[in-house]
Amino acid sequence: MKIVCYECGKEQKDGNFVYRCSCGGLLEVIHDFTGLDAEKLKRLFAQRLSERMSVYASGVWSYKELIHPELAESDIVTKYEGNTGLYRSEQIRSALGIRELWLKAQSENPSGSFKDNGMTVAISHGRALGFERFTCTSTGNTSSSLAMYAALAEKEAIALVPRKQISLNKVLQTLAYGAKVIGFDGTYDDGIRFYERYGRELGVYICNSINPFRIEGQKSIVYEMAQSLNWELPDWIVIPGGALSNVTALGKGLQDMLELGFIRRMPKVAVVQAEGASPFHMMMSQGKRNLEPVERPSTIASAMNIGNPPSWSKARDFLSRTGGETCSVTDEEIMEAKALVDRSGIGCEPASAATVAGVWKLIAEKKIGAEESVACILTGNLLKDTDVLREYLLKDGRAQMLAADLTVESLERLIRGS
Ligand SMILES: Cc1ncc(COP(=O)(O)O)c(C=O)c1O
Ligand SMILES: N[C@@H](CCOP(=O)(O)O)C(=O)O
Repeated sequence: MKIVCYECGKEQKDGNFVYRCSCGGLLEVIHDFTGLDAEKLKRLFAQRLSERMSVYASGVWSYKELIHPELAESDIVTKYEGNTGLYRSEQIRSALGIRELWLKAQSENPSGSFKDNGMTVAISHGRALGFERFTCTSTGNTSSSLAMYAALAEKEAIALVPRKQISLNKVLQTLAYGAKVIGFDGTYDDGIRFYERYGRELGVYICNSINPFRIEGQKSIVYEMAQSLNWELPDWIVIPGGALSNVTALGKGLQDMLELGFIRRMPKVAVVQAEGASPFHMMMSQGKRNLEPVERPSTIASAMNIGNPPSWSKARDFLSRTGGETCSVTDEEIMEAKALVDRSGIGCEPASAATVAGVWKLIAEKKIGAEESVACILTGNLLKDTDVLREYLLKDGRAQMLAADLTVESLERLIRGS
């Protein structure tokens, strides 16, 4: 395993942990898979699913050989993350008018979002390097996940969070796990810029997605999806895009599986952004090579309220190589799709629902064919953002709590709607 610069290829030393190369590029973990036997690995992964209470029962660490083969088992900090449900919903499938639809519920992770797949690896790696203080800047999911794993590892957690446009639930979750939460005026982009500059000086281990071990962990989402589907992936995988860590990990995971012979063809990937925070979609749809940051991003899907996504060049290269697509959806479209996902019983937070809204749009634009199969990655739990639910469901009168005396007559009246 090597750590190299994604842009210039220069190798970095693991012990001297930095997040960007001297050329400014992000780093990447490179594995040497030679000598690995795909069939043996598949059998090992299947067997590990039944190993309760071992670190390999985790939906991330069951793929340890492909994620961090060198890490000592005793350094692993796990909450048996991953192993999330892959669902079909006839309601959503028929509403979208697509042949086959799968929904991968990363919302079922222990802290309620896909971040746990990456965070277990980042915290374990940082602990192995001897760090005591773990930090991130966050719109709330990264910080909740960080705080949970740091508490498990009995380490200190510090989270920098924008004072505005984030969900209170996520801040409370982060505080409840015992993290120090520091609010600042600005967005996630300002927080990342700050940490890239001063993180080293502060002596903290940064758990944002500029950390390549977060990306390694998040690859397991697509390994798991492929394993659940007997190593036959759908035609399309649709994913929301904010910092673009998840699409980067998805692309890397797919590439690993193709290289190892686990899968025979590369599915197409579509990234969906919110209209008010869509610099990546703007770049890709205009055929540009460089990202122009959005100065003041704004969307109801606060998890994607990012104007300058760090992983944009990795995401660009993957989508360009594999014929992927991007689109943007409005906040109204996101909330309409969210109602559909919530009522299907699966439920998700607004950023995740952008995938379903995106499938709608991409079918209408004839980029996804109605005869194709699609999997949407639902990244966060419905309860992550009850501010939005209160506004959208209760204030807008889309749903209401009824009141009645506990008598058969009054209940019958309400049940029958008269
Ligand atoms: C729930 C949720 N969905 C989607 C995203 C966007 O993912 P990424 O930043 O990896 O593009 C985030 C935040 O990163 C998130 O918390
Ligand atoms: N939605 C994210 C923002 C992206 O963070 P990163 O950890 O992937 O850099 C959050 O939850 O903070």
